Amino acid sequence: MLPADIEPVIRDPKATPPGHRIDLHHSMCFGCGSEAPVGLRIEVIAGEGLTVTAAMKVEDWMQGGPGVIHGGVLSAAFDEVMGTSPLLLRKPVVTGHLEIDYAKPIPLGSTVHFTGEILGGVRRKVYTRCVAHLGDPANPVAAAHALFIAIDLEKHFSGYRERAVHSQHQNGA
Ligand SMILES: CCCCCCCC/C=C\CCCCCCCC(=O)SCCNC(=O)CCNC(=O)[C@H](O)C(C)(C)COP(=O)(O)OP(=O)(O)OC[C@H]1O[C@@H](n2cnc3c(N)ncnc32)[C@H](O)[C@@H]1OP(=O)(O)O
Repeated sequence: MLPADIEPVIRDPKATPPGHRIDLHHSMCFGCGSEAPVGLRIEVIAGEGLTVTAAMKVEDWMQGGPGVIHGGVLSAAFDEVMGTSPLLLRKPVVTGHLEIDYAKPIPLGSTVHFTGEILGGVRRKVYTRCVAHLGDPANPVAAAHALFIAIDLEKHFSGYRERAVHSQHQNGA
């Protein structure tokens, strides 16, 4: 999936420092919003270099097959974790392409730990990958690759904002 012309990218000096939560992009976001009526509420933590981490408790409402997480919920979690990582470059992005390898069933009640990494970029394209495990990094349960495209926030969402759902503490994007 990685193109031959992929180039290294550099963490922005003003990016969230390692160990700190990368700011919510939107309090009503399904993936990270603290005020979304239904959502994953994922907190993405900046790591060293071009890495991020996150954890998600698998709740009963996330069930797909009996006793296990729905694949689409896991996919949304990967999207959120990897999609937040380009903020280390201080680039807002949207997802262009996302692919998941589901290696093992993930039981309800478990906690999924994600480690994401920016692999490089070409023009507006940012390539990322992410691995998920349930507590033992040597025993991954899923992995993902995704391509994100940097956008001009104002332009990208113009024409949609009128329909946006707001909370009392709306904070932007
Ligand atoms: C969910 C809310 C997100 C809010 C984001 C706010 C910012 C906050 C910051 C950070 C948040 C972090 C958290 C987010 C996590 C979740 C992210 C999501 O789930 S986003 C929703 C799903 N994705 C879409 O709705 C995109 C829909 N698609 C589009 O709008 C356009 O297709 C877009 C912007 C992706 C590209 O369109 P063009 O017209 O601007 O640019 P062109 O020229 O087509 O593409 C640019 C380059 O990308 C390649 N490209 C585009 N799509 C590709 C694809 N699917 N596969 C491969 N390459 C692709 C093209 O070939 C081109 O490459 P070459 O530079 O010429 O080499």
